[in-house]
Amino acid sequence: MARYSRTEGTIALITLSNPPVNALGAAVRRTITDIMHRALTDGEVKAVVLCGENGTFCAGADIREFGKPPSGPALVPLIHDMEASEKPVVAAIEGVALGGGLEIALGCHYRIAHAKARLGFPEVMLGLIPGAGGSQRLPRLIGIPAALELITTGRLVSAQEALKLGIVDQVVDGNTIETAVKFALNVIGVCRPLLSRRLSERTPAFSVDAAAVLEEGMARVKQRARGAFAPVVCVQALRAAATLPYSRGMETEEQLINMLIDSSQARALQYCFFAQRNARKWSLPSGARWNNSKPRAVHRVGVVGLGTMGRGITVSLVKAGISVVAVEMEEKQMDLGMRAVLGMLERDAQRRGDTRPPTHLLTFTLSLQQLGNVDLVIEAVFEDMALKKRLFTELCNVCKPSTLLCTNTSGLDVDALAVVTHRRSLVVGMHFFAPANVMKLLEVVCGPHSSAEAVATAMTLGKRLGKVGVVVGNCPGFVGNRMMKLYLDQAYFLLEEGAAPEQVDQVLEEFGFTMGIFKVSDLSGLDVGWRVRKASGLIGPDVNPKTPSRWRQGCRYSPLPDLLCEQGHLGQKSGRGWYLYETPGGKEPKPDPAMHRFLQEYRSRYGLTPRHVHAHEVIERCTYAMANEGFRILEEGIAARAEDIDVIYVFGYGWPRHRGGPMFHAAQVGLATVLQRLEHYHQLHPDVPHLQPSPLLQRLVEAGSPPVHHWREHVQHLHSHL
Ligand SMILES: CCC/C=C/C(=O)SCCNC(=O)CCNC(=O)[C@H](O)C(C)(C)COP(=O)([O-])OP(=O)([O-])OC[C@H]1O[C@@H](n2cnc3c(N)ncnc32)[C@H](O)[C@@H]1OP(=O)([O-])[O-]
Repeated sequence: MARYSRTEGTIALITLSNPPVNALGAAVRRTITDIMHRALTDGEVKAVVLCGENGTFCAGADIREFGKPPSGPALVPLIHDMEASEKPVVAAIEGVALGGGLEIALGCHYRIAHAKARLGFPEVMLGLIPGAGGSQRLPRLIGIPAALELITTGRLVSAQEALKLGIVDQVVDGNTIETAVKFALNVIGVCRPLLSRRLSERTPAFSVDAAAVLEEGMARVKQRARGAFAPVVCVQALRAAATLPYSRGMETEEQLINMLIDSSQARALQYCFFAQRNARKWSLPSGARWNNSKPRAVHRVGVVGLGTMGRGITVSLVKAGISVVAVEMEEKQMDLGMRAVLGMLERDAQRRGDTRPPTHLLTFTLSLQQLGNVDLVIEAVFEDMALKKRLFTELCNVCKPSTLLCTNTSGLDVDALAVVTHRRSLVVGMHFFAPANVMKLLEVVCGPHSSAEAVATAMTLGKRLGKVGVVVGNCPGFVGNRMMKLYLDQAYFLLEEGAAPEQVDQVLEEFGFTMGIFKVSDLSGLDVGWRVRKASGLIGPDVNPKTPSRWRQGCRYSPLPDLLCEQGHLGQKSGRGWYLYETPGGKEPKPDPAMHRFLQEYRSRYGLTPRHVHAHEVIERCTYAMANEGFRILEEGIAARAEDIDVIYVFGYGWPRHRGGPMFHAAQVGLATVLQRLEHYHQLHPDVPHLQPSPLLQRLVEAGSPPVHHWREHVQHLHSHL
């Protein structure tokens, strides 16, 4: 928990010891409080050095304790006693000093950091503010503007930046603890007065325009927060630091953290923290798991197809230091792709202040033959099964037998590709999200033949690229796009019933989505879904001409997006989609009066009487339809955990993190309510079978709505993919 030792005769060395990250659980707080008291009252001790075991100072409060009844001593009195002490206390920071860990360090009189250390207040990402004096001490140390930026974004800073900002006093390359001990001996020797080192006693040296900075900060934060409270409350805490004496500021900080600590948003954000980490812990029906399967080494990757996805994937790989052989079939396309990739790498290097992008890792070629020596191929050609099958057959002949063959399909059958190869076990899906060099999500799609080694390799590669990988089973659309389809269907139906695209989008954005569904659709291009619908026989020559336009495959269907595509309204790229843009390629969506007329005509053509659609109906129909499908996905074993579905939505689909994800949201609303509302909507729309509550949801409600982590126990596995 924490160890006490003496060094150099007069220095007490207190070492936090709670692997893996020295989180400040109740037992740790109790131990440090006791041993700090011992050090501060021992007459032979002249100074204290505080450090962490195994190269990590401290990652802050133990997040697993949030939401449980409080136990153990609080941090605030410990930090206060340490700071008030007449003996110098020096923090030796290695690894990370985060949250409560940084608050402890700010209570020390001096801070020495290792060059590789990172410091910050990530509390806002957990729905909190720095609640152990951090919101009051940091601005007294580095001023309001810098503290505002760090606390409201949760951004971590390097030791070098921390030195520039004045958060640490010294940065060392060598042994941080030895340096801190020498430093402590020195400060005892010269008897430097500690008063000026006590941040709580500092008169805030705030600039006269602190009020303006705070006001501007509040406006910025509100705009970005998308309904999240914590960033706004962070600004309120900083305002207290700027305007109140320290003790009153601490009272405000306490009131504010108490308001947040049990909030539903904090619960959702903390759930996301663990869900993201648990997603790494995949397992397969064979018993293979993340911790018993060895990934292959990947040094050289082939990327086939240099369209939007292929370009982003190539950039991601090169930035991770991996050699890429990028193949395109046509010279013109290759030229365009090459220029786009080089441009992206150039801009990225400039942003990082690096003059030389790692272009030496890139080879562009028109020949698949050059893939003979790669360890893994990522196919990123058009979503055309016949084309992909031809390519996979050819890749089998060209690549060495051990090369993994991955497809970046967004929903096609991975197994159908595996069977055309002689290496089914080495085929997996790697579904990146556009733009692939920016978006964090990676669905690793595991077919029935995919080996544990292939899954482990794809997941490890994803991690190297900085992605959040989630292993999912093989079905049309996998997890993300399968649920997205139902979300889109509901949005189209809402238009048919009387809503306008901008109204639906506004409600979704107020809920917290990064972008409304119709803006997303315009951004990605309406033709993407059009192609998928054609390929799946929903439209085109295979449809019986007697089938009504608003009826397909036994259920209600909305031809609205097809009609737009037929008119060439493909979204941003054509200057018109659900919205109007100034020019083709324009980015600023404007409500389109022609769209309103089009919808009116459409409704009267099909005898639909428009009605006012309430905001709550938009949210309920869109999010409950998604969650309902999520329950089916769980039941079929396409996702191993509800958490995995939520991670997919938060990292790949702009779902507001402070609402946890569609499955967590359903749990927060109450499963019984979700069930009852789905029954209600299904009664109103019996032609939409997906609104019929799924059997798993019904069983969970019958079982008393257990917490998310227990849902799996209620899944009746007939044939799990995972
Ligand atoms: C009122 C009081 C005021 C104080 C408030 C606070 O301090 S709020 C807190 C403010 N602090 C933060 O928000 C910091 C949150 N932590 C991080 O940002 C990162 O974990 C990291 C940068 C410390 C290490 O990154 P990395 O990629 O090297 O490793 P990794 O991320 O995979 O983690 C390894 C394992 O440690 C686990 N675990 C980690 N931290 C905590 C924790 N605090 N608690 C519990 N557990 C924690 C993590 O779940 C994982 O467990 P698993 O899956 O192996 O069973």
